[in-house]
Amino acid sequence: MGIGRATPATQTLEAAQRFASPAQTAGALAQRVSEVIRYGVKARGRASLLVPGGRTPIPVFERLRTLALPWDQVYVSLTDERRVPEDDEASNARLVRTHLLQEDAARAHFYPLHREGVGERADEAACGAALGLLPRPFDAVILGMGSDGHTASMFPDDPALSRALDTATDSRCVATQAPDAPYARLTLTLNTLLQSRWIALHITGAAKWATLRKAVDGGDTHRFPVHALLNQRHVPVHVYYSP
Ligand SMILES: O=C(O)[C@H](O)[C@@H](O)[C@H](O)[C@H](O)COP(=O)(O)O
Repeated sequence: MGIGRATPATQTLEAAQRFASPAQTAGALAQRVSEVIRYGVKARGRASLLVPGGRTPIPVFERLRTLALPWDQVYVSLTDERRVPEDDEASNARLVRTHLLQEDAARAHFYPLHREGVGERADEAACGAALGLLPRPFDAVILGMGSDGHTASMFPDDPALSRALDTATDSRCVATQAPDAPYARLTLTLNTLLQSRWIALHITGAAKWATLRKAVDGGDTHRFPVHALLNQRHVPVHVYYSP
């Protein structure tokens, strides 16, 4: 770690939990999420879980669904979504239904974010309304990160990024665009993601670690949106990493 004043981001990076393999990371993260959820249900009668899309979380979903949880008291939604029909390969709702909401976990309450066939503003409103149905603060949030430093669907150089990162916004969701992608996205705003009790950032591979270090050392949130997630003191962020 470079010399200089410790920031929340540098402290979070220093506290990262490193595992020997992606499988061990997924197992440890699934176990911890189950504990957070179990505690939330015990304390408040129900618990909410927000999960990302992508490939990295799949082993976490497949492990988590095997753990004994009061799934009918668990409320699940997404940190972001692709604006495609649910039967589209790219849909995160499809990913969650396929890999997480199976077996006993199928009893959980699931709130997709995207409404097909509406414009951006209406879709943002539908996304916000869906999230309004979950217990908040959210009990557990899992986020991934791209090797470009995006998290959720907050992408560098996206014109909508300022809206998503605006600390004064009441919006829960913003329509965004990944570079060179055939579909648009919806992302939870930073403000909404931080209305949580516990956040995990789950990354695998040396390239993503290098990006995370660059994001923390450089401190440029518009170049590395993930920096905004780490450089705050509202919610603890737990980095789960393996090479
Ligand atoms: O909808 C998505 O794609 C995710 O929410 C996104 O933010 C993801 O976490 C990163 O792109 C990493 O994706 P991988 O896990 O596939 O590397």
